[in-house]
Amino acid sequence: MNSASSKPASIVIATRESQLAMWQAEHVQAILRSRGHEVELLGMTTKGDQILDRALSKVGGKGLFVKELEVALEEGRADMAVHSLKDVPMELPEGFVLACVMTREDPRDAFVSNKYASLDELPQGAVVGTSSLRRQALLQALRPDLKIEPLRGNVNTRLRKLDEGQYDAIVLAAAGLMRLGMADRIRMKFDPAQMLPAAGQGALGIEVCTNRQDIMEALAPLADMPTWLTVTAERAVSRCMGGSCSMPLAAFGRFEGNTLHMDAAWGDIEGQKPLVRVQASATVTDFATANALGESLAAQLQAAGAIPAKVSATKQA
Ligand SMILES: NCc1[nH]cc(CCC(=O)O)c1CC(=O)O
Repeated sequence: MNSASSKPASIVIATRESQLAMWQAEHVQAILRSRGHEVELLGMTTKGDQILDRALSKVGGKGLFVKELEVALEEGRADMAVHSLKDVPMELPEGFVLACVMTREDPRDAFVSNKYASLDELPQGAVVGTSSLRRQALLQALRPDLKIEPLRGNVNTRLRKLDEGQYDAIVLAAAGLMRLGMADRIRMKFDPAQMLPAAGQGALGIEVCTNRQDIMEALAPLADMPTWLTVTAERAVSRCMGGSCSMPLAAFGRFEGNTLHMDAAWGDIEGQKPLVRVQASATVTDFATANALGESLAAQLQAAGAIPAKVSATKQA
């Protein structure tokens, strides 16, 4: 696409058009511009954005938010796609690679309510909005009395539905609210030990075609290695479990020196069985040791009764 220069002339970033996705793409654009690159955005609508009436867990399929962006990369209409890592499938299609993981924003889940300051203050039987099976399972473990109601849409839509009075409280990723300048809506952040975050929550990932060495070089300075290793371990748990938005699954790691401490939790989709929770720590210094730790957590989950989904045998292009 570009001339002999190793520095791409102008970089095009493919992004979803939700306010959060645009913020994230503009964030990457600003950093690349400050490094001397010319950068434009290509806004796109994905299948995940169009399905607003059903829980994603009922739609099925993986990568509902990324497929259209990958097509743009493949066709050369864009050079990179900026994603919330949480929404990126564990196995990318042939020909695509995660070229960069950036510094993580707060990975915790946030409690948002106009009436109550914390989960503990919610009265018996209060209505909490979330369509995430993970949040539902973890909330139900903390407070079996709560009535969990579906809540889809982008961050603004969810807040509007809360403000309209349909829910006593809702649970959202703190990262999304903070990026959109709405940190003041957060009444409390959950202790990760109680509301274990999703693999990759709060981190941005940048996807490119495997043959774009030039773009990978431009992105190298944006990478945050401790975050990248942490989310590699988290995503390994999810990959080994065949995780998707149809599985209540959480995986969260934090470094202490070179030691990565990991927690994972699994619930059955009907919410009948008690949650399975496991922990492990290991010295993690590269992708291999990060993957190995995540894989061992998935094995521990399964030994404790968690049931993996069928992992697709072949990678589809
Ligand atoms: N599934 C939608 C989604 N994807 C990423 C975020 C938040 C930002 C992040 O985790 O980086 C959200 C919204 C939410 O879960 O509240």
